Amino acid sequence: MQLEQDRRPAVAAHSVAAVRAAEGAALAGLPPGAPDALMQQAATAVAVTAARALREATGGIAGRAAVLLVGSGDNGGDALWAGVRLRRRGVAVTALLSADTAHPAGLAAVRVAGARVLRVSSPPSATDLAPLAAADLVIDGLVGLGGRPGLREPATSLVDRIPASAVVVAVDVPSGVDVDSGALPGPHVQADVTVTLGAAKRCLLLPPASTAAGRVEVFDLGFDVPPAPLRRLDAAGVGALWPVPAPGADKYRRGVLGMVAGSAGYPGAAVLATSGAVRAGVGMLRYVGPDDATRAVRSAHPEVVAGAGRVQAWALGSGVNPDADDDQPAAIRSALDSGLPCLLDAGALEVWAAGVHRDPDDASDRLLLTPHAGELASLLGTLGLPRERADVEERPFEHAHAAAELTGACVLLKGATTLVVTPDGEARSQAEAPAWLATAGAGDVLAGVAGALLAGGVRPLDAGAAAAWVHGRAATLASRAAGGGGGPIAASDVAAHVPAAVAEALAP
Ligand SMILES: NC(=O)C1=CN([C@@H]2O[C@H](COP(=O)(O)OP(=O)(O)OC[C@H]3O[C@@H](n4cnc5c(N)ncnc54)[C@H](OP(=O)(O)O)[C@@H]3O)[C@@H](O)[C@H]2O)[C@@H](O)CC1
Ligand SMILES: Nc1ncnc2c1ncn2[C@@H]1O[C@H](COP(=O)(O)OP(=O)(O)O)[C@@H](O)[C@H]1O
Ligand SMILES: [K+]
Repeated sequence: MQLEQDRRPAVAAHSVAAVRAAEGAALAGLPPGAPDALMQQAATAVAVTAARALREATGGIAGRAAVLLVGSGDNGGDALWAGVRLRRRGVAVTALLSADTAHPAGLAAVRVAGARVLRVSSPPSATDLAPLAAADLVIDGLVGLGGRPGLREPATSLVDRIPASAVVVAVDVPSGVDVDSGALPGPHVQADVTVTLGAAKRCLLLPPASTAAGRVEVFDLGFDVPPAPLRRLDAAGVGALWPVPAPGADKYRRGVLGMVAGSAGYPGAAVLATSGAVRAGVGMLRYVGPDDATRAVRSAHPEVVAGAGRVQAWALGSGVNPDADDDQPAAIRSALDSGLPCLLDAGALEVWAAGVHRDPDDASDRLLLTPHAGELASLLGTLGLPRERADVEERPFEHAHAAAELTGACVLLKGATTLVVTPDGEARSQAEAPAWLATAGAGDVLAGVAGALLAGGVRPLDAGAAAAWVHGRAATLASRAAGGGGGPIAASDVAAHVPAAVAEALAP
């Protein structure tokens, strides 16, 4: 079941240990019996969200069929108490218990409320599984914070039999994910909505687990959680970072970007990367590249100045062939030697990783690497950590962080969710783009946008995250411009919509 997605609001995602500590501190300050009050609040949030999702999916609430998947811990308790509330609204509720024990008070209450309760055998019988086939709504309370990655039977069979037509609401996290790493070690719930309690968990921002969460709703339980290193920027967060020219600004003080991009084989990459930078509002852009690419760039963007000169930052490598017999690798090395902030994309990653120009002590706060998963795997191999693309895709955060630690640079890993990670584990996760953005040349536009921000004095972590937001939002706007619910886009359409995306971020 597909529900309408939100605009991905700002959220900070916390580790299990941080949430447990906050929970402990909150409980220590409460009178006896209050832990139950927290569960009652949590259950109300789950029930309200589930009822809304049920109405959105089926047009009504009373008379619909809900199945609660109930594990042995408090996550199951939340689901049972949510079931009690749904019974009061006329929903036919069946609780499937996946373990010998279930939250005792919740179980008693759901029985009194008139729910059917089945203890599922392992492996489950056809009778155990039958209620799932008829479910309009499934509430996943198998495991939450206390879940170890990799579900056991009979939970795995239950998850496997959730019908595609049912709306699925996960309590706290989709069961089966690795809550802290965001990995998907085996069968897991695929939720339409996740109601996360007290504070968002890391798996809700980290792919691939984040793709199992659906729409995320954070329900405040009054916990005092310390600031989290992993966050998602929203429009206001991007707007606060974006360099807006002061009334007395001039083009030089706004920031000049130097760009080494394109090659005889890929002159279009130079056009797209320069488009990204120009549309993101760079003060001035100096382009360095072979004659054909220079002509193409100038014909698309007469405002671009050809040739090297004084700049505040460099965007390097989009469309560059590191093995070509042209001047581009030498131009990249010379830019790296300048000591200025540099974005390293595509061919520049190879030039830098292979050369004497790699000095981890010099990289922090100066370098922004922008690989996709395949490029990150090759980079890690060059750094002595051989990896396949599939390894990176299974644990993207871990591998981006490893590259950041090994190089001292900030690493922006492109994908459906783009991660930006520093060596000390500070990270941003941006997922604003429609899948239409998976199109050739889109990464070149991103390099231009992020380069413009570096030239404007924005630090690599913020430049990467803000550029990813604007790039993703521009892709959405470009796709909507096609009409209907959104259509295909070309990378140049994304660049054309960058100003509108920036304007949205800056809107009060
Ligand atoms: N934080 C808060 O303040 C609040 C938290 N609240 C809620 O409490 C939840 C945390 O509850 P929790 O600590 O009882 O753990 P929970 O997630 O239910 O799982 C533990 C049980 O699962 C089992 N189990 C484990 N791994 C498994 C596997 N792979 N496959 C199968 N089974 C597995 C394990 O059994 P065992 O393996 O030990 O036999 C154990 O009994 C939290 O997510 C939120 O929903 C709210 O009520 C309000 C305030
Ligand atoms: N499934 C997807 N959904 C949304 N955005 C995506 C998806 N796949 C890729 N992207 C984005 O598209 C861009 C592709 O960049 P890249 O892989 O460098 O391609 P190219 O080299 O052709 O420019 C990146 O910004 C990436 O984050
Ligand atoms: K769950």
